[in-house]
Amino acid sequence: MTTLLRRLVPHLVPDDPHQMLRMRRTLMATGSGLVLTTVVITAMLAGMVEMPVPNFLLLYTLIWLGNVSFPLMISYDINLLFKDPSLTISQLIWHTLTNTISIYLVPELHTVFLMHYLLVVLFGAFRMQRKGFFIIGGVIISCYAIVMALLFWEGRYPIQLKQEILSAAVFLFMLMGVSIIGTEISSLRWALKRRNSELNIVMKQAKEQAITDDLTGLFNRRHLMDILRRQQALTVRGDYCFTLCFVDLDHFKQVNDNFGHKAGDEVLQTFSDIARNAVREVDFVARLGGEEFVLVLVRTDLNGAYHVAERLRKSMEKARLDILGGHRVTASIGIAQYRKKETIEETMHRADIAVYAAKNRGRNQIVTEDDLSSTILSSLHDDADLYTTPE
Ligand SMILES: Nc1nc2c(ncn2[C@@H]2O[C@H](COP(=O)(O)OP(=O)(O)OP(=O)(O)O)[C@@H](O)[C@H]2O)c(=O)[nH]1
Repeated sequence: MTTLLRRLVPHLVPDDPHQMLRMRRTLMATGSGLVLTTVVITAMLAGMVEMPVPNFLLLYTLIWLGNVSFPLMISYDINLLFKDPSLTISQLIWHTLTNTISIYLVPELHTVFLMHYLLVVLFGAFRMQRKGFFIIGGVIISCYAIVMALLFWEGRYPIQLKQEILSAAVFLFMLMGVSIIGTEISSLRWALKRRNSELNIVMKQAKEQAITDDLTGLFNRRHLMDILRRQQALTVRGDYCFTLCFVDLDHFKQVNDNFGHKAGDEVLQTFSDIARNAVREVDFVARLGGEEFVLVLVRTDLNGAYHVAERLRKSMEKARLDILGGHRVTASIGIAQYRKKETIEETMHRADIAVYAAKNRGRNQIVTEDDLSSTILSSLHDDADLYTTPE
């Protein structure tokens, strides 16, 4: 139906799926209004309507101005200004009134129009709750009673009381039945909607948990590898670069030994906050495990990365940690830039060697891959005790 609508009235079809749904329902109601009008016009042509033609035309022009105002309001998003953007109650009352007018114009067909009232109520199942069904049921019964009283008063329709009471009772019974079914459908819809939003929240949480480290909230190792693969693809495709900063906190074992594991955890969290603040929004910070972290700096070369790393190193050096009685924890950092055609593991390995060198040179410092002489590189290359831990 959506595709058909897009083809027939493209400017009327909203892009937002919620608005599209409201539009579809409203057009269904407008369609049933069209059937009603056709019945009344046919009756008019058959000489069953006593109203003069100009009055009839004026009346139906007004009715159709009302009928088309609902889809137009949705099309121009005016419905969003209301508490119920589906305009359910107002549409139901409007269609109840037009149906009542039809009874007034063609009383001989009032049983047909009574059925149409039921359709109106069923339309409410899309949105209404129990209270809404009471309201609309009350409006329908009042409208029907008023129009029948009016017809009786004007003597335009020979009302046979017993027959009318019986058919009104049957109608009331059917109205109650339809309202109950409508309420059931409606509550099922609400329950489904609630379930869906709960499910969405849980799925979002699960997704987040799968990519983040519990203690620090940084990305975990698995997600880091996904990030790096995406960065690699971007670099291979064109004018793009990225650089890795491997960070290892210095003498972290002593923190745990002297102040306890809980204090160690707090230091890791403090470092994570500092690292998050040291990088731009487009960059990534991940925890490899233990006290090892990785910064992925996008569109950044070795020089740029050095500045970020220095900012991070200084911030950590300055941070006085209350939990350690004001003691400081410093960081050693190794930097390597991704080179086209190499594997991610090769870049990580060079960054790893650079951290190792930073540790060897006395800690609390930064070593880039350019600082490493080829001899150091080759001698360290085979060293088994490197900082990356296998997955
Ligand atoms: N509190 C805490 N400690 C951790 C966690 N993960 C790893 N560690 C500890 O981190 C310490 C790492 O120690 P080492 O690898 O010897 O390194 P270091 O003491 O930092 O020494 P250098 O790296 O050489 O400066 C170990 O004591 C681990 O138990 C964690 O999640 N929380």
